[in-house]
Amino acid sequence: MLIDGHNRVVDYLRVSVTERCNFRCQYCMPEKPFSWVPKENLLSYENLFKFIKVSIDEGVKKVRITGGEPLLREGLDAFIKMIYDYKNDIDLALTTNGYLLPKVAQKLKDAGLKRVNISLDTLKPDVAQKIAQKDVLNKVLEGIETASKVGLKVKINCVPMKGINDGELVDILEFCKDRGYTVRFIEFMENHHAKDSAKGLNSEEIQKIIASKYNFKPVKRDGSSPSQNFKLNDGYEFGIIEPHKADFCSDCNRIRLTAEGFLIPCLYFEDALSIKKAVESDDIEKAVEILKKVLKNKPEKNKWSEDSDGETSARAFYKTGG
Ligand SMILES: Nc1nc2c(ncn2[C@@H]2O[C@H](COP(=O)(O)OP(=O)(O)OP(=O)(O)O)[C@@H](O)[C@H]2O)c(=O)[nH]1
Ligand SMILES: C[S@@+](CC[C@H](N)C(=O)[O-])C[C@H]1O[C@@H](n2cnc3c(N)ncnc32)[C@H](O)[C@@H]1O
Ligand code: SF4
Ligand code: SF4
Repeated sequence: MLIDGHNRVVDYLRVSVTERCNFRCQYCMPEKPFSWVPKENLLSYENLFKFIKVSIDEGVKKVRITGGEPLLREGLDAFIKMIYDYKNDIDLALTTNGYLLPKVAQKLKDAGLKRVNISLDTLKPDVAQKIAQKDVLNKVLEGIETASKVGLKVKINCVPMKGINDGELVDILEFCKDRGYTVRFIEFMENHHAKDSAKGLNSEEIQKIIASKYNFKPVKRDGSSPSQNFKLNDGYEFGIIEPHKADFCSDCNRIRLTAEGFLIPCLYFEDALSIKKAVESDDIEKAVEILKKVLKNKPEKNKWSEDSDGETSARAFYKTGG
């Protein structure tokens, strides 16, 4: 079992397979052009897998593939199959913007993927264009439908932004409710890479909007997910991810591995240690040593919280994988 320096059990590994992305979401990517890390700096799937195996052996029960946009990296289905074949009862999930899902959803399902969380911030094509800085909505909707059709369990992620999509939260909830997808509204996390004008809604503001049409009650939080869920009278559950809440991090069970091999203890902070050399030289003992060191130094909590004056993080979500 993996335990961090604050006595929290860590059993959830998020693996980013690329920082590259085909979208430029206002809340995630810088506006100005920038260069990507060269492909040769990335860990091969084989080397990422070596670390995933070690983590599973040490107690990880949930592996999520993310990015950048993970579907941009070729051979993802074979990578998923490696993980599935190693331990098929792992909660094996993917987070994606959905744009490329129509082409690959079936292959991913066949490889052993169980669930997919897809970002959908709006149901309006012009707003989607404004957020992602590309005409994306039809492909994303098609991706969501295909994923569901091939039998993947679908959750929708939506980042409510002031003056952008805050008028659509009930519509997005109903879109998901009608189709049996869980929607989670994510509080915008202030970071240096987002567009300066990006302003998010907090959990209370989101709840107030949903309460204009529905009654709901909080559900006891399931420790394996960062989401606080709420139940409508008809039983449908939606979630809010509330990183600004003072106790959000108290049951944090996650660590993150980037495509370049950095092991990141917390989404907020810049600290990281590289496991690249260790896995490339097959030094598994060293990889475990680095993993334990990162866990020992995992911060207690982020600094977005209410009690930290809502500070801004320098860590890029597209590099970390969210
Ligand atoms: N601050 C913070 N935000 C997180 C954390 N985990 C997830 N989030 C936020 O929630 C977003 C959506 O997460 P997903 O990639 O869908 O993964 P998940 O919420 O763990 O998924 P489930 O396993 O389905 O609950 C992330 O991109 C982050 O914005 C976390 O540990 N800390
Ligand atoms: C970094 S993306 C990577 C996976 C994929 N490209 C996608 O968009 O789903 C993962 C998640 O991070 C969320 N995200 C990105 N920047 C964020 C921010 N500043 N605050 C809150 N959530 C953010 C996105 O909405 C998305 O759900
Ligand atoms: S949120 Fe996802 S889709 Fe949007 S820019 Fe970031 S990595 Fe790309
Ligand atoms: S902000 Fe850091 S400590 Fe808090 S839940 Fe996220 S990764 Fe864990």
